[in-house]
Amino acid sequence: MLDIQDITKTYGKFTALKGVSFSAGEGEVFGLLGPNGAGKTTLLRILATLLSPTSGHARVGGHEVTESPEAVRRLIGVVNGGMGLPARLTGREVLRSFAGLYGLNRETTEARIAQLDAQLDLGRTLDVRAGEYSTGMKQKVVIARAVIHDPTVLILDEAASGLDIFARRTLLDFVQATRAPGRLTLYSTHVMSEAEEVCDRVAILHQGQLVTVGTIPEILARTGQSNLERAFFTLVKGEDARAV
Ligand SMILES: Nc1ncnc2c1ncn2[C@@H]1O[C@H](COP(=O)(O)OP(=O)(O)OP(=O)(O)O)[C@@H](O)[C@H]1O
Repeated sequence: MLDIQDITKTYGKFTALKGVSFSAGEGEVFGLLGPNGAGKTTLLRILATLLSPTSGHARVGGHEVTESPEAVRRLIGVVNGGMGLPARLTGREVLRSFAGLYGLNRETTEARIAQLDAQLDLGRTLDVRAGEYSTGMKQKVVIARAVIHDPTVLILDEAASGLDIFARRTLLDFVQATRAPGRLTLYSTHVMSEAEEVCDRVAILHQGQLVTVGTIPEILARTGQSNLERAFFTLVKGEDARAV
C-alpha cells in the first residue's frame, strides 16, 4: 500500500530527509514518530504529492507520487497543519462542498455526514459557522472533510495537537476505527504515548534519518525498554554514539 525507497529531500544545503526507506501495508495504522524537525511533515508532504523528493521513490497504492500525482490524490485524505475553513460556512456546508468535489451524490453525502457525526461527535459543529469554532471544533471538521470520500490512505500529521482531552480521545478512537482491510492510516506524532495507543507499527525518524521501524513490542524488545519514549532515547543515543 505504501512503499518508500531511499527518499532524500534537501532544502538548499539543508538535508531534511536522508535515504529513508520503509513500507506499510493495508489494514495498518502506521505511526511516523519523531521530535520536532525530524522530517515527518516533509515525508508526509511528499506522500501527499505536495512536495517532490530530491531523490528516491515513493509509491502509494502502487502509484509513484512524482509520476502519477493525480492517481495518488484520488486515493488519499490528508490532515496537516492547515486548518483553513471558510468562516461563513457551517460544518455541514463545508462537508457537502467537499463531497461535491469528490463527485459523491446527495444520498451518499448525507449518509457519510451522519456516519462522521457519530464517529467524530461533530454535534453542533455541523450547524455552526466555522468562524465561531473552537480549535477542537475546527479540527474535527478538518478531519471529517479529509475523509468525506472514504479515502484508501489517510494521512494525519500531528492531528491531535492543540486538542483538549475530549477532542483528543474522540480523535484517537476515530483513528482506531479507521483500521480496516484495504485501508492504511499514517499517523504522525511527536507524542509517543499516542502512537503506543493507536499504531500497529511505527517508523521512528530523527534528524531526517530512519532510526527504526517495527511493531511497538518489537521496538521495546530490541531496546530493552518499557515504553516508546525510553526506547527512542536508547535508539538515538546509539545513533549519536555511532556518529562521533
Ligand atoms: N521549506 C523549508 N525550507 C527550509 N527548511 C525546511 C523547510 N521545511 C522544513 N524545513 C526543515 O526541515 C526539517 C524537517 O522539518 P519537518 O517539518 O519535516 O519536521 P517535523 O518532523 O514535521 O517536525 P515538526 O513536528 O516540528 O513539524 C526542519 O529542520 C525544518 O526546519
